[in-house]
Amino acid sequence: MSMPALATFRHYLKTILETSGRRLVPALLLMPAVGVLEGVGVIMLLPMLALIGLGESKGDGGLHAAIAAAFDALHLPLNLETVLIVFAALMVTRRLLSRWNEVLSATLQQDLVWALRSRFYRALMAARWPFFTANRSSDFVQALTTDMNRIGHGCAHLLRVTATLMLLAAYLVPAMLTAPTLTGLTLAIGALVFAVLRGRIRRASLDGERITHITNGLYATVSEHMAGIKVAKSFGAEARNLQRFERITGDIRDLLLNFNRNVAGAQLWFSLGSTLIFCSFFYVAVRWFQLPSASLLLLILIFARMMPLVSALQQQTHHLAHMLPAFASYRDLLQRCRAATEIETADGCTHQASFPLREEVRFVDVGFRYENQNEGSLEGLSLNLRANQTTALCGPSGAGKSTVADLLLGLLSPQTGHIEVDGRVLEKSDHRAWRSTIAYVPQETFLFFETVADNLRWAAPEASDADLWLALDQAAAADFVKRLPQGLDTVVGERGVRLSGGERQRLALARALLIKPRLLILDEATSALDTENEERIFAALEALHGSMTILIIAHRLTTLRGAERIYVLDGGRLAQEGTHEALATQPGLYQSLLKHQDPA
Ligand SMILES: Nc1ncnc2c1ncn2[C@@H]1O[C@H](COP(=O)(O)OP(=O)(O)OP(=O)(O)O)[C@@H](O)[C@H]1O
Repeated sequence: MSMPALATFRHYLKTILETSGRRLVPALLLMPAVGVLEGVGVIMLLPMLALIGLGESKGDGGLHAAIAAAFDALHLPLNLETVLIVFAALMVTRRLLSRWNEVLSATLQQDLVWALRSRFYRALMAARWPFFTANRSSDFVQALTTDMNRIGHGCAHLLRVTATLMLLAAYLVPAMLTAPTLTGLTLAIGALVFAVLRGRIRRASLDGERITHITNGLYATVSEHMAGIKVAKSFGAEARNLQRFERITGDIRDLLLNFNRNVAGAQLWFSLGSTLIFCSFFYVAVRWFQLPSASLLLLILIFARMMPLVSALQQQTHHLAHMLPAFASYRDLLQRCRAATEIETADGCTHQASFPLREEVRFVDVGFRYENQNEGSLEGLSLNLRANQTTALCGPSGAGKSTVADLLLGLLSPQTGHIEVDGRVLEKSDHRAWRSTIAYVPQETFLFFETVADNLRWAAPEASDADLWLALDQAAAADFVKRLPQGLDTVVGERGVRLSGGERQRLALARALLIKPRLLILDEATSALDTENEERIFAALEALHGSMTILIIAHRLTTLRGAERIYVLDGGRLAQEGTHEALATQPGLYQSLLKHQDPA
């Protein structure tokens, strides 16, 4: 094993130790117990053979005498019936222990998978927003599904390797006692065969790495294709998508075939080697050592049992080597997730009381630049959101409006300047508590493949039906929900695909209003609505005026008329501020944006 693979293996063992708790001890104790029972069972064959007149007790390393003494000590007669009963009892106990061990192993495997999944999802939920924009979500899905299955199977293989080694040791004891030199010689040749096959095990590990990499691509491709299937159909790009998909799945097929070919090749070499070892062993035992027939029969039986075990050991080692890259990739992603942690725990946060937002939110000289940008998205921005008033933000595309929303949400932090809430500087440690007072409605709505009611209650699980209808009413959504075949119990489809764009937006707004936020941010949240419905929503928001602080980001400037204050951004800087009436009459960016929208 290479150094990095060895380090990964060490971490893997450590993780199993951490997640298995006290269950690992009985699992580890059961394995030698099974081995001992198996070994004693095999030794019992000696008196059986002797009792039917096959061979004599000489040349068996004193095993026969030891068995006779044991029977004597237990006051058992050494006859065929008793020997068979003892043999059967040993084998039944061995099977029962094996079964218990298998259940324990499966439990250890599932505990490991559960713990790793939960550990990873916890870290993911606690990660900062920029981490999600910098990574592919399909990589997370892969880590939680395919990789995790491989990691779980790896645990099963590891336990099987341990059990197989114990069984092999159990067989070796009687073999060593019967014919030490011969057994030692056979072992040495067996080790040589394993050494020859080492290269193949390394190749299995490399295949495992490539599989991890290519399956990443498969997940990313499928999720991109599914997200853009409508556009792909409109472009007639189905065939191109299919081509890309088949290229990746073809690579996966080739890699897996390669892996299986590798395992089968190793098996072939192994069986050739073992046949050769067996023939040489038999020849040497008969011609050189002249072993008595009972001992020879016993040894043949032992080796006949050991061969499939060694073969299984070789296969299990292959699978283990193939799994390790999945664990390495999982660990790497987990570490990156943890490095991006914004909070200690992703568990529920209900600190609304810490930020009642009584006076205002102030941006003071705020500057922000994304990692891969040359110029800042925002520079020296100062603005003021008065509590219980409506503030609007507008400006050309790329002016920095959504960046302001992300800063306000605490998803990003200012690199220069700061944000104050009621005079208190908003620190990174405050972000979660502060966010719990906010409802954010983006342009792209996000709905689950659930009913209307489930989608609404996702934000407020305790809400009654009356609360849901009130929020729907405020969001001008009650009429269309009433018309749905099952009303609140209608399933909206994946990402709300069974609703129109405007209906989705109104549902998203209703969900935001349901939590009665102190601050409501609407980022192009009504862009998919017709004028009539948009006006109905703004009329409904007007009704909330005085009880909620609202920030509206919109391109359609007519929707901003009701705002107490409008900030106009241009190139990340504040270009103008004022009311709609004042800005509309002043020469400047706002007036020109207005003219472009309403040339009449
Ligand atoms: N995650 C990101 N990484 C790098 N640059 C980004 C990122 N998000 C936005 N930007 C850049 O920051 C600038 C401001 O973007 P922002 O989305 O805030 O503009 P906007 O005014 O909301 O635009 P629009 O009206 O088109 O939505 C743009 O130049 C954009 O390319």
